[in-house]
Amino acid sequence: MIEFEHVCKRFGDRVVIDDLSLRIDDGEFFVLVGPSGSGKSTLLRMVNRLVPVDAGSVRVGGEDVLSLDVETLRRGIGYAIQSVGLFPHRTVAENIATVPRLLRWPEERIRERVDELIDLLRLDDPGIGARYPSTLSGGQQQRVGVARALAARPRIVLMDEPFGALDPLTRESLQASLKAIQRDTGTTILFVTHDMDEAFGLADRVGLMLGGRLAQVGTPLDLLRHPMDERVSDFVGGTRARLRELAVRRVRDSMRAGEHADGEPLDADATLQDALGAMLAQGRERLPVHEQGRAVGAIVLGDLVARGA
Ligand SMILES: Nc1ncnc2c1ncn2[C@@H]1O[C@H](COP(=O)(O)OP(=O)(O)OP(=O)(O)O)[C@@H](O)[C@H]1O
Repeated sequence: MIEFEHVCKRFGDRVVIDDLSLRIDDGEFFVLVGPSGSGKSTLLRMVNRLVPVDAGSVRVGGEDVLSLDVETLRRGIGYAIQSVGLFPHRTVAENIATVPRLLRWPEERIRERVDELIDLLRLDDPGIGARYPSTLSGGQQQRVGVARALAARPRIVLMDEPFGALDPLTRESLQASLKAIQRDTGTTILFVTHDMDEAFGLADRVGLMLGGRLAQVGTPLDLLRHPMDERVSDFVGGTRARLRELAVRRVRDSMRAGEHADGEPLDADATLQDALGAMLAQGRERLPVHEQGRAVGAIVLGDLVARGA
């Protein structure tokens, strides 16, 4: 659990975090989103004490971060950033092993963990562990950055625009890997981005930051359907909000259970955006829905349209 209680931060005369309180639950994927300069990175960096608070408190697992030894605190929290920060003179495997080594894990356990992460993050070029960061593509470097952040199985991971510099396809693939890992491990993730689609695709809850305050906190659907004010609805995309909603909602929740359809089946976990794409590609207005290989119903174009999507 991460708790911010009445935290404030100024740089010179400028108030960057303005009396902000927020609680992030264990196992939650929480995304801070907002325009450049709204204070997202500053808030995230208060958790591992890269930025000291001026007032208020930040607690991790119930303990005030100021009461903990700073090195111990940082070793216990994974941290990944856009510029990656891989050590250039260390191999991929050595980079990933950084924190387990600091924690003096036995060599055997470190090797197993490195192999597991190389697998999990689909760093599947043969022999990639022995290569140096400069020989990797940007996407591979980001994957190594994420692997390094997760290596010692921290309960909390902080991620600051970790996929910022990637092309859309690589980015989507990394988002999917991260989401799957987070679901499997129950890691608490605090993730910063200024990309609304990334935020909505990843988050259990989103916190929209404007001018050092949280303008609204809620699930992606809360923000899309019930924006608290005009600033929020402007930011979440006005008319594009309806399209975004398709990317957030799942086939499972809109299908007609038990009904039949012909065509390439869709997975019940696919998004409505995937469903729309598949309908257009196959030229069909209804498609079968499968769950674990079994037909469970049908999804119908008219239903998506009728919902105003
Ligand atoms: N060390 C610092 N000294 C002075 N001003 C700072 C410092 N760190 C951040 N700021 C200022 O605080 C404000 C908030 O910065 P912050 O990086 O938290 O915003 P952000 O929402 O993460 O933006 P971005 O998406 O551009 O990274 C900005 O105006 C920034 O210039």
